[in-house]
Amino acid sequence: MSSQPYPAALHQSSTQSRTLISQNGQNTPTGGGTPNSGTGAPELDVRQQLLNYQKMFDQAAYPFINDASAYEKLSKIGQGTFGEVFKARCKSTGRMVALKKILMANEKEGFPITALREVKMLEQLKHPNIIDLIEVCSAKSSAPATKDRTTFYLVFSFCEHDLAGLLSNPKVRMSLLHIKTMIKHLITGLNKLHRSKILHRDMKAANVLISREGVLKLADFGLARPFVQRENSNVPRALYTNRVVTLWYRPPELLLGDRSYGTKIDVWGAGCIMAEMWTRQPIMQGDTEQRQLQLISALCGSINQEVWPNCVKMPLWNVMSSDTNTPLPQGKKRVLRSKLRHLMRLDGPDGRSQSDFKDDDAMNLLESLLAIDPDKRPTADEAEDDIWFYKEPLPKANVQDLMDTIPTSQFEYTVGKGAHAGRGRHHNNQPRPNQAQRQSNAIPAGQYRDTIF
Ligand SMILES: Nc1ncnc2c1ncn2[C@@H]1O[C@H](COP(=O)(O)OP(=O)(O)OP(=O)(O)O)[C@@H](O)[C@H]1O
Repeated sequence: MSSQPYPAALHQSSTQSRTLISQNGQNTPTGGGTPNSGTGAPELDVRQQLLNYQKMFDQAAYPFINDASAYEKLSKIGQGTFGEVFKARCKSTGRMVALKKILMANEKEGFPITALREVKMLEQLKHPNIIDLIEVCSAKSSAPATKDRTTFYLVFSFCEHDLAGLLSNPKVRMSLLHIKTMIKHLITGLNKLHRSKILHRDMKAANVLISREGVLKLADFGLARPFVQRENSNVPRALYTNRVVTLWYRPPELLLGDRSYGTKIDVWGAGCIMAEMWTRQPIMQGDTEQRQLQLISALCGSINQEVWPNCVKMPLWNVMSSDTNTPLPQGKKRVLRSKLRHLMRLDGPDGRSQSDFKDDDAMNLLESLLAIDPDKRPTADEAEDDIWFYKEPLPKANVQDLMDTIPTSQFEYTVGKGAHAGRGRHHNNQPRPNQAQRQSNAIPAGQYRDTIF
């Protein structure tokens, strides 16, 4: 974030920001009092009032926000759920940035609360393994239909690659050291997040970016939210929505309707990403919540009180365990280790593929991250200190040597098609095929199947 402060309006709720702007003596909505204000002023038609607010918002001056014209847009690199993302260059410094346009679906409400939340969290999260928010900037539209409308952009430092893209590119050959370094960065970034009392809630390979210098950055805080630590077990935790986390990376507690979840939901996601580093595609690709639970049971063993004593307390336990079509399978052994062991392929020191993966420490860490019982998963802090990271080869500060082997940016590579198309958040819980699947002749484009690896 730049040292320039944001205008006060951006630090307030939309209602507060309206008040602040009015107090400046500018942009006061015309037409009298608010509905039911009790001032005796004639009540405005609600629509008219919203239009007034819109006008006020559009006319507001944002003196501490840089104008987006400071950046030259180069290409569109992504279409996020909340708006487009462009690669751009800072005209004065030449620095490459990603401009994430804030979708103003509800412009009359002012700066969207979801974006405000993302900005506020990113302000706190200055860390080498977390995407760097440089500043927020604004632009006035010149298009006739939206003339003088204000558009806001989040300005991030630009990352050349995302992990999903790297993994789906067969030309990218990773050694154990590359993988260990990237997992270490991922867990270190997650630890910073959790120490800052923030849940990411959308851990997936597509939300993990890698800079040209080979440093991994946790990105996309669109679903992130602050959480309150439960100090005393008698005090109920706050309830959150469980409609979070892309289905393939969603842990059993969320699939079973938990609304008082904690940091362990992100730890499960880190486990899925860790396994994917070797399998090169998401390890459990269900198309419904029930199927996802079945795939988890098939790989990680049956979900029952023996492995997870509190599972029966989950809100959807009864519904899911007695579902007539797809009941939760019982009697399934945990085969994570044996299944993944021979699927994990690594480029050996001689450059040839080693099919049998023998790193028990890596397997032990993976096993713990993917524990069915969230209480048995390590915290990110514990995982960061795992013995695996203290054994040879020791993780490095970056994977610059790997980046140097990739001639073209993954973004440039996919430009025009919209980088990461199909790997974004799954709308309506419908997973889309990842790039590896789209490239496979076995699966027609636009289709997916339940898969377990
Ligand atoms: N700092 C960055 N550097 C390079 N590309 C980026 C950066 N930030 C975002 N992108 C690109 O823009 C895409 C969308 O960004 P982001 O994931 O933050 O938005 P979103 O609206 O939350 O998207 P989604 O719906 O995919 O979760 C990313 O998948 C990535 O391709």
